[in-house]
Amino acid sequence: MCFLYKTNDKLSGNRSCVPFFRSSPACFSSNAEAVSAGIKQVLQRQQLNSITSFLDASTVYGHTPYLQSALRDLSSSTGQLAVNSRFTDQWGRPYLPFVPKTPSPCFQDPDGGQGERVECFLAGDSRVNEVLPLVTLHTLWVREHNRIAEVLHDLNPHWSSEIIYQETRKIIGALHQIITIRDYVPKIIGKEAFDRYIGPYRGYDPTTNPSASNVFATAAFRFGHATISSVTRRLNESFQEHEQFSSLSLHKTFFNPWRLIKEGGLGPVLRGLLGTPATVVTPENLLTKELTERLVTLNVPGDLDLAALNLQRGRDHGLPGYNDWRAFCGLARIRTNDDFGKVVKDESVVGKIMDLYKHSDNIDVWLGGLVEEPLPGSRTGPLFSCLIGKQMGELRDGDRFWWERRGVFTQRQRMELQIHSLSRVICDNSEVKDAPLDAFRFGKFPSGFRLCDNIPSMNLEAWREEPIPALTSCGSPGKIAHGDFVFLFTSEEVVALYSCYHGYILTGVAEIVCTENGWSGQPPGCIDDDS
Ligand code: HEM
Repeated sequence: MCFLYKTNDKLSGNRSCVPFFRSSPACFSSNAEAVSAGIKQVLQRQQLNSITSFLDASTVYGHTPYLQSALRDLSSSTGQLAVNSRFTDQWGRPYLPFVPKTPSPCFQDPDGGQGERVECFLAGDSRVNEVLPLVTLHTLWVREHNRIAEVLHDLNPHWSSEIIYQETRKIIGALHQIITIRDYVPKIIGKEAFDRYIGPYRGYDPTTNPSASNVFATAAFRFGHATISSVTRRLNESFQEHEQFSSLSLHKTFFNPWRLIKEGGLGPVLRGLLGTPATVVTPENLLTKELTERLVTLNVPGDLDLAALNLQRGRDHGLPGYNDWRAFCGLARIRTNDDFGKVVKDESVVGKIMDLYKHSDNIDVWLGGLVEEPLPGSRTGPLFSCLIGKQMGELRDGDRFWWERRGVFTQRQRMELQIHSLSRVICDNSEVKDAPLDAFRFGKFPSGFRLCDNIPSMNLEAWREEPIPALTSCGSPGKIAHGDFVFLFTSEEVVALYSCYHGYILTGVAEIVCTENGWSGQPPGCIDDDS
């Protein structure tokens, strides 16, 4: 489908309109009344969450069994994630693996010869290649997984590869939760909104719906598009412009994974992120032209306009307007220019929007929310603070595996996890030697930075497991091809529970028990699903 909009911009490729793919509707969308009345037909077009909404690091591990397997190094005995088999950085640190289907659509180095292709990277989230800083962060987390997995293996030599993978994944998931809720969200919505909508953790609430709401994904959290700088800075060890790899206009970093491999690795980009203050946003100047005139996605040829996509997506999803969402959050409806002027501190923008939409009820929620004056100490106005705050609270309270929930980690492990930070992850997995204590708070180099040696780190000793006495007599259960085991403990016995990797079926008995005479049976086998 193509949508038309009035524009002063020249559309690339002599196009008269911008292509737009509608979001898939959910089957049997209907409202609650219709369901209780037994009416099954589609009464309202609704969308599904197509990937998990939980803050569970599925961006690292994938959200399907197939992708999860593809991202693992299944031959590793230490629970490692797969890494690139062709390239490492100059210190031998790994990069993400390439996508299996090649040649892939990512852009290539114009000066590179044939045979030097750098394909799109494969990660737990399909958007990984969109911009260079995103590829950089994905790479960091795969390295962090592999680093932690090695330490856990050393601490617990009796653990199978599967146990190490799952335990490490649990730690990485917890770090994503901590970094998001403790370090990022309060700076986005401000302390007051954080206390009001999120507050201290009170335990798992099974009545909370933890899916991502339509308005959050389609409007409120897209506030982030106004935080993107037109330039991706690349800095040297003194946090000055890099002599060899200069800063890049944003559009030059879209789907260009080769730049990471051939242009200095993670360091210059990470230093650019740490050493540059966030973009100033004003109602007059919301999104950089790099996003409204030069945006590239792989499924549509030509340049796109992210602001237009966001507005059209809101209409595609049938989102109620700005005023309805203000009412939802208990905020006054906007009726006049004066009302609007109380929340948007730019008269000319107020006038333009009111002229364009003719009636305040027509204002698109993404635009209305974005132009509101930010609350003190935040990056969002009252409406987006409310919508983001409520959503983040629900993601936390409706998560059975939230890191703070009793029984998920031991108390000592929880204490250790809290010591860790994004800055520590950067220090442990890249050549960056200095970082601010809080990676989300801008500090000028060198005064606002610390040497990595002085940035606290969690102690993984908290994950050391005392040797299991029963296992001394039984020894380790046998390894199997295409599968692995985990231990189950009851008060009386130790059980090795086997399972097969995705695409394989188990033959034989899944559980063997450690008895006085050794393991109760032979481990099972795993045969190819297709055979
Ligand atoms: C250079 C950086 C970025 C680029 C190029 C980018 C690009 C895009 C594109 C092309 C879409 C799909 C638009 C559509 O067809 O509806 C999208 C969706 C979205 N973006 Fe961004 N984005 C960037 C950064 C961010 C940031 C920093 C945030 C939030 C902090 C964010 C939040 C979102 C959200 C919530 C969606 C909707 C996801 C969904 O429901 O599927 N984006 N972005």
